[in-house]
Amino acid sequence: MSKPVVAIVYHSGYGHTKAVAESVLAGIKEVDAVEGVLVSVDEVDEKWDVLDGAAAIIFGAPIYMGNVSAGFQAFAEKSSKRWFEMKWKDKLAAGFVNSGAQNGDKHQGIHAMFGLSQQHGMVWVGLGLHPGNNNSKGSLEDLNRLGGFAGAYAQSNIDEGPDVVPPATDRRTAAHLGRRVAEATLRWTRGA
Ligand SMILES: Cc1cc2nc3c(=O)[nH]c(=O)nc-3n(C[C@H](O)[C@H](O)[C@H](O)COP(=O)(O)O)c2cc1C
Repeated sequence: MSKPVVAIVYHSGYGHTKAVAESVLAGIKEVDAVEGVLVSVDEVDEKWDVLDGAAAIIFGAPIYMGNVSAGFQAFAEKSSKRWFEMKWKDKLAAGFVNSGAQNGDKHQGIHAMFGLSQQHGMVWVGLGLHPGNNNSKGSLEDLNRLGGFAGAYAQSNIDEGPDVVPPATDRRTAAHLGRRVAEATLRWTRGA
């Protein structure tokens, strides 16, 4: 039997969010019984079948002007063709966002992804971690240092390239989300 697919569909203008997407994929790959697939919104017109066939879809976007980037939103609007047939109903969904500021209104972006998932009748999976770096013994190295609950947050200094930022701690948090969704997909598809 073929493995259930967890697809990541993301937009990235300058490569930082792509780096986060690759970390999410690495987390998915830690779960052998699931296949992870990366889909850039730039190639989505050739990849709708991958998304339609996936058991779970993880959305990813940079924050531009306080919300998901226009590139991601264009994908969201194109997905309305799926909505007419409720093709994505009961797939698992999750999200990650990346921005220049520590906060940067990341939650606005995650909330947009959550809303998209609910329009499609999908089942949202949150991050499932306590916040890091929220007490006197905390550190910037803590997993979930940015304290997201509804999804994985990453922060990339605006004067550094994707070879440097987001930092390793945010990439580990992103990998956690990928692994969590992969494990949830196994439970969801096997009914355990
Ligand atoms: C047009 C534009 C708008 C942006 N708006 C925000 C913002 O509202 N909040 C923020 O924290 N960062 C903002 N940024 C910074 C990006 O979120 C940040 O540079 C991010 O790492 C870009 O990811 P990418 O390389 O995947 O496109 C903006 C960047 C651009 C280009």
